[in-house]
Amino acid sequence: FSGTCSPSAAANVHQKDCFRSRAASSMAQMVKYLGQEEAQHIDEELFSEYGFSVDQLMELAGLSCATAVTRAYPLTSLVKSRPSLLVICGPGNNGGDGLVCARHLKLFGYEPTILYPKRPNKPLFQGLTTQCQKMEIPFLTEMPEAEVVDEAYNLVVDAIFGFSFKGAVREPFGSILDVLKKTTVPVASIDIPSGWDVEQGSADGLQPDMLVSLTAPKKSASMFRGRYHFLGGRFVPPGLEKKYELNLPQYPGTDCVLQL
Ligand SMILES: NC(=O)C1=CN([C@@H]2O[C@H](COP(=O)(O)OP(=O)(O)OC[C@H]3O[C@@H](n4cnc5c(N)ncnc54)[C@H](OP(=O)(O)O)[C@@H]3O)[C@@H](O)[C@H]2O)[C@@H](O)CC1
Ligand SMILES: [K+]
Repeated sequence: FSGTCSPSAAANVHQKDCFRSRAASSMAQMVKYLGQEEAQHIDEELFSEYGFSVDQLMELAGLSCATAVTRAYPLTSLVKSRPSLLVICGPGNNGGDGLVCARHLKLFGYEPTILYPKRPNKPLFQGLTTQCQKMEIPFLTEMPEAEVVDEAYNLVVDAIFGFSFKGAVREPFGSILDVLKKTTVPVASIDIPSGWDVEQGSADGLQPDMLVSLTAPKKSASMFRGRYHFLGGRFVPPGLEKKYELNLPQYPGTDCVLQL
């Protein structure tokens, strides 16, 4: 990969992004890092008080994640001959974001493959799965070995757990995360690096190369050591931002992501 800030192809565009991200970094210091309960309250309020539906926000969240992938890992930077990606989806809304993200990545010219081992019996997730199948995105039936992942894919998108994760990881996700910790291919985590405590992080857990924080970073994001931290989910109404004192930085122009 050529990093976003390296003097590589398309250097002008990337350099502009770099300066912008430095400016954003100083602004980002003021962004509020949310605790688990606070993140859940904001989520509930978006639906109950502000009248959003889950699929609306999931679409915007997943689109943000796909856009962030294109910024950090543009098609021209991929080292394998095919622009292959593995998207691993968990049993909750984080997994739904992953399905949306995969669909947009396919539209952006990548070749995603999905692993979705625990599928909720709800129309929302069934619809998102059908949409991916109709887009000819292949679904795996089991997690490949670490060497196979490294061989076959340029990037793994981690959409296993988000801000509702709690306690010790249950199967089949424990084994999947064990494989992911052995891979060398970069991992891009949606909202939380999966398996991390939402507030405390995890010293011996997954170490993703990219994190896309949705709405606002969660407290564990201060432990993120990867190269790319993006803010996404540009859907927060000003009244809600004010109430929770989120201090969100201004997204550039019409962009749906901002590099922190
Ligand atoms: N406002 C926003 O920013 C928006 C956020 N959005 C997204 O939603 C995400 C939050 O989604 P969420 O609340 O559905 O929960 P999530 O984290 O996916 O996981 C819950 C699932 O995991 C399971 N599970 C839990 N612990 C476990 C364990 N130890 N081991 C194994 N399993 C465990 C749990 O199972 P259960 O406990 O119910 O059996 C349940 O099935 C958020 O991070 C963001 O990505 C957008 O879509 C829309 C707007
Ligand atoms: K995740």
